[in-house]
Amino acid sequence: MHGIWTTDRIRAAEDRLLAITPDGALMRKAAFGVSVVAARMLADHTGAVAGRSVVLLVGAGNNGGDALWAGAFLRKRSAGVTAVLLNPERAHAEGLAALRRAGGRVVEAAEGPRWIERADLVIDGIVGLSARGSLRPDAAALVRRVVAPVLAIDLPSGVDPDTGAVEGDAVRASCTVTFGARKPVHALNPAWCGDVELVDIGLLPELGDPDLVRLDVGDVAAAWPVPGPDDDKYSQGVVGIAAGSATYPGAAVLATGAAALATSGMVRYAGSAADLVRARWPEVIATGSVTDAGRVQAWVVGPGIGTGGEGRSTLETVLGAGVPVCADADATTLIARVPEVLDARDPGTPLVLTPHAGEFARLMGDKPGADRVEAARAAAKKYDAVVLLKGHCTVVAEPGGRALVNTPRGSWPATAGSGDVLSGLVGSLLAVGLDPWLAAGAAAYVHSVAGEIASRGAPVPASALVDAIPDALRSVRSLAPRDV
Ligand SMILES: NC(=O)C1=CN([C@@H]2O[C@H](COP(=O)(O)OP(=O)(O)OC[C@H]3O[C@@H](n4cnc5c(N)ncnc54)[C@H](O)[C@@H]3O)[C@@H](O)[C@H]2O)[C@@H](O)CC1
Ligand SMILES: Nc1ncnc2c1ncn2[C@@H]1O[C@H](COP(=O)(O)OP(=O)(O)O)[C@@H](O)[C@H]1O
Ligand SMILES: [K+]
Repeated sequence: MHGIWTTDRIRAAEDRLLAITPDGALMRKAAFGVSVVAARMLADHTGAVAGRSVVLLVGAGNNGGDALWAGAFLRKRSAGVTAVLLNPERAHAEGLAALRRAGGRVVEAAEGPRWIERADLVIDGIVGLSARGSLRPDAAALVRRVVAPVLAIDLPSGVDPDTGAVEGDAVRASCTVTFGARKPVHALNPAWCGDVELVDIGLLPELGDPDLVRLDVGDVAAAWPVPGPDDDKYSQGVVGIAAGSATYPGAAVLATGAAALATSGMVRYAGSAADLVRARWPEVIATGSVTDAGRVQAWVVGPGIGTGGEGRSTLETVLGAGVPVCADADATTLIARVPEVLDARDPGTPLVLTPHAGEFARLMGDKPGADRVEAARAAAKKYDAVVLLKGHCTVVAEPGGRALVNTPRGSWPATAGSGDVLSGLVGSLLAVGLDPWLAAGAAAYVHSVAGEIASRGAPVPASALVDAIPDALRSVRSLAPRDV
């Protein structure tokens, strides 16, 4: 698991570390890391470092100090370096002196555009951890002139460090170099950060438990069930899928297919699309209704069931079955509109809710807003459930506050029916008895790997995502650090 810490926590840890470190040492270490990545980017994009033109956008704080020191290190590799000072009186004094000693050029903002436009690489040292709000107009005007790749220091300026939200002008980086530990912005807004590189400045021992985590491939591989010699079709958990209706039979086929491919246990289907499901997935035991579906160890309920009386009674039956439930799509809408359906929930029954932003607004009375992690936590608390908030970055939170984020690999899964596939994956993992929070996180991970494999750079329908599940699992298992 990769830990992620909020800026308050990072700042407190940095203060402790600063107290036991010689003056300026941390910044030079951080800036040296920036210069190494900058040199690599220059070499990759232009074939050389010496003689290439680097522009530093330098703000008033230590982020600007990092940029100035990184510029000084790049001068030692014979790059041409120009610092554009947004606030000359408050520019980091030692950094400025170091850059000048190394032969760097220093200009004020008014002179900036002509250097920025001709740069081979722009380094964003406008603002870092202390960023508040989007870029101010003077900084935004300079950033608009950039054509070269941008290397952001700590985070792309103008993007909120703790939520990743972009609410106005901001830097869009090809690469971000951060220090000590990842901050929420790096997991929640990969599109604006670009590739994220972590430079170790010895902060880890000063940090306690992370505020947020990202599962890595090893976590997912270790969590995913693998049958052993003593297993049979029942021992790995039977998942029931209550999905589909006359209007939306496809949702049933997608969710059931995902479940059939996720684990090697058994899948039952209950609903009006039984014939269609059987035709596509002959191994699934399909019946017309949840009341005569037989025993399962977890239910998925909701995709395409509709929000009428029949859907409601299906949901209530499933919630009263005493096994973990993944409530998706129409089930989330029903829960929002008719909260009494939750009275049918057996006390202690684990519940996973998987809303997209619109369903979330129904459940909570408002859209998730800029802070999606807090939004998911609030919903988890309100419904005493694990909440998987879908979107480009999926957030999974549980009532106690534990939260993870799944950073996607591209946006191709933003296609109709893709959520039905995810619900089938979640259900299979609930049926094997996995911790619901981990089940939701691992399912989101494999869902995005399947999206990447299925699309290979082109749009694909959700059924192709289902077909890619075996390759996604093979890939996860082969990339895991040890054979799990
Ligand atoms: N504390 C340390 O020892 C270390 C700090 N480091 C760097 O220090 C940074 C934090 O430095 P600071 O706390 O001095 O603050 P910043 O450099 O993040 O910000 C300083 C100033 O930027 C301005 N600002 C705020 N929001 C803005 C916006 N939206 N648009 C334009 N300007 C804005 C404000 O005037 C603020 O005072 C980190 O991000 C990191 O880059 C690194 O050198 C590692 C070591
Ligand atoms: N921009 C995006 N990038 C990556 N994944 C996305 C994006 N938008 C949506 N997704 C994922 O695609 C799925 C869409 O689910 P959902 O909105 O329920 O669609 P549907 O109801 O059509 O099945 C979710 O897993 C979500 O996280
Ligand atoms: K920055």
